Amino acid sequence: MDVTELLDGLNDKQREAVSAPKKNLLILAGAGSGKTRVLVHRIAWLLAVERLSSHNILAVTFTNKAAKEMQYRISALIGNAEQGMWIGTFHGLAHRLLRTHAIEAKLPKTFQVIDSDDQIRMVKRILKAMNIDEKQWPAKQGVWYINNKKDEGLRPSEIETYNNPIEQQWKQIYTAYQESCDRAGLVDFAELLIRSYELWKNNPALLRHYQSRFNQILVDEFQDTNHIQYAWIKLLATGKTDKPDEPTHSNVMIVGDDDQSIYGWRGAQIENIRRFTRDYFEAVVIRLEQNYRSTHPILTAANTLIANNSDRMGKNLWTDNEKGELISVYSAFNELDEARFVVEKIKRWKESGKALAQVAVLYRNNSQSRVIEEAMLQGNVPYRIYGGMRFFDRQEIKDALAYLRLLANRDDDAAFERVINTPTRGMGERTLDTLRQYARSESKTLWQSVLEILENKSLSGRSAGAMQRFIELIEALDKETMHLPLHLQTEYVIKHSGLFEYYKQEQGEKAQARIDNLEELVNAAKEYVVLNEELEMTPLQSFLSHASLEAGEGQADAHQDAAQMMTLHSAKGLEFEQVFMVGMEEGMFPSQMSAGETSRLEEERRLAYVGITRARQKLTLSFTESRRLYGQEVRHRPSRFIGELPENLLEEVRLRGAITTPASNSSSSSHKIASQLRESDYSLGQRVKHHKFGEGTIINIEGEGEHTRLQIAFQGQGIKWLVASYAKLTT
Ligand SMILES: Nc1ncnc2c1ncn2[C@@H]1O[C@H](COP(=O)(O)OP(=O)(O)OP(=O)(O)O)[C@@H](O)[C@H]1O
Ligand SMILES: [Mg+2]
Repeated sequence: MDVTELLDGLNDKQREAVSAPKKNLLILAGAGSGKTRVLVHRIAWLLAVERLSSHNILAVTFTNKAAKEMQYRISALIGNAEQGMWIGTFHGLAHRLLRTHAIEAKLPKTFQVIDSDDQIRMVKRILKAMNIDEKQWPAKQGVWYINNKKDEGLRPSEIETYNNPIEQQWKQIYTAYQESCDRAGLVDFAELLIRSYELWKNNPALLRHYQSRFNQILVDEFQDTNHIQYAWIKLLATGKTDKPDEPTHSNVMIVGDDDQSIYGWRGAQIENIRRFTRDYFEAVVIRLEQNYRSTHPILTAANTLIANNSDRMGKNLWTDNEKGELISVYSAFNELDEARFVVEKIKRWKESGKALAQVAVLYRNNSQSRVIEEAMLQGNVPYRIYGGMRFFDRQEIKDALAYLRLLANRDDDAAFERVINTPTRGMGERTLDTLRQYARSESKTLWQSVLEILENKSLSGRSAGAMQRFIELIEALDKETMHLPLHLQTEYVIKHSGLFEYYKQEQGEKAQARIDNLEELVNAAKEYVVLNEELEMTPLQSFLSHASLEAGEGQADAHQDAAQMMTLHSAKGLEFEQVFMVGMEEGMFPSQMSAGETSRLEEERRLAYVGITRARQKLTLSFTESRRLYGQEVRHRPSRFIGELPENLLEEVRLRGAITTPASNSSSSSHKIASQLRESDYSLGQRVKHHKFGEGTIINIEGEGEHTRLQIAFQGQGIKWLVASYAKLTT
């Protein structure tokens, strides 16, 4: 193969890194400077020039998708040489190791990997067996505790409880959980890593085998490794846990960017980058400074923003891509307006002949996707949610909808199955089986069967009691909410079914995301406008069919060109021609939870840095003046992160006619962008007519010009807030 190709398309520093002699290397560089590219070329170099076999290489990527991408890129460079190479995520590689050496790892050959839902069920069973009150010791918190300890590389026997009774109790639960997993041959995600680490540690011969095999270890996105991942690499590379004072057989190349560390909340340690130069023999640091991804305005914005963080390792980043459009800022009056704006822009992009796949909409929380998804559907823009599920497919949403479905139709067996034990109400599998059998043999629905079984008194007292309570719960939910408007009904059901509490017990960001989603469902119900009135459905029935249709369709199929939607976290490492960052508001981003805590705020800022640096050509930021949160309108200020960007790089944009006002001309700050005022065409008490809602009277006016929203009392249709510029009102 032609080696020059390998080095073509690399700058001096990149070339230095790719062709460095075999030693420990740290490539420390900002976003878009070609770190991942260097890693790929380095592997190709090792194979082609150093004549290593692909068996000698272990490469760690952050996602499975990134691993595939890397394989593809290496093949493109030097043909199919990647066969036999170990390339994947930490979890994927650890899994492979355990499969290969199950016996040595003291696992049955047939061990099963379990996810967090399975973990919760396991812990619940254990709590019950140990007679521990789940109210006081929520299963989800237990799972969180266990995973945390495993991520720190700690087994129960290594946990120091300092006689703290709470810690002692959790430790006991961890012990029992682990025993139970071991008995059943179950391995959770965190276990994969700690177990394979122990496998090496306890089997020196095996470790030596892998050490002589993996001559070169390469890790991308090193800033987001946690304790056990760091230890895992270290043990493999050096065979030691302390600092080696001599060269080791294996060499490690890590690439990373301390400014892009965004998983601190999950135990990742930025310090791992600093530790690397201390812990590895004669580690050499190479810095890359030229950015090849973004235009000058985008890069300058990113650099300026991140300069607000303290204690950075310090990097320069420049581009010779001097030209470039300004960063657009759109001040929406609410989240619907924002979604419509984004979709409108994406349509124009498509109309100009560009690929939708090159557009990404990034948001802080998964729950923000719903409004944008609906606008995409309405605008006929195919979209794909990357690394996550569509709103109506999410577990907690399906749970809540299942309750609503039971209210609408008691005979909905699928809904019944979904919620009969969610949240858990002591209904045993045996009882449920009896119920299912009865239903089958009598050709009845589950609901009917319960009623009959209760009537026959053919169940044991405890199971019968649990069934009875479930029936009563559903009847009560129905009775209490029958006359409520849809969104209040939804809210009531979420709260009083126990779902809200159930998900609230879970710890950390995932729990928060579920709670946010449930609250977002209330918003969805509130905004829902009943269509197809002629079908004579109740609003609930109509809403439910809307939800299920939307869950089934909408998202583009695998090969269709589609706009990308994802959280800022999932966008790491990726790049797009055009990027929209939505919901740039205080309390959304930076999130409420990070307020007042410097380290968390700085992590949020790094997340903003990651978001901004995904864009190649065009970046658009948007914020809403008011957003419906938890069913209520909440007024929001623009994110401080917008305020931290250089004003001369921002331009305010409007949707209609795309009039642009460079912010630099009017010397307006982001706050002024939010309150650009114009006069209103409407007055209080004015009579207006809407094509759908008919005649009404304006009872409230907010905002000005483009942003004017009107509260109108429609005859027989209730009171609604409408966007003046979209409402197509006639007078
Ligand atoms: N020397 C170069 N010449 C031309 N393009 C380059 C060069 N180096 C990198 N690129 C391009 O720049 C973009 C960013 O590269 P890459 O994704 O490797 O950066 P990165 O440092 O890994 O970014 P991130 O920190 O976001 O993961 C890619 O499109 C890549 O192909
Ligand atoms: Mg990268």
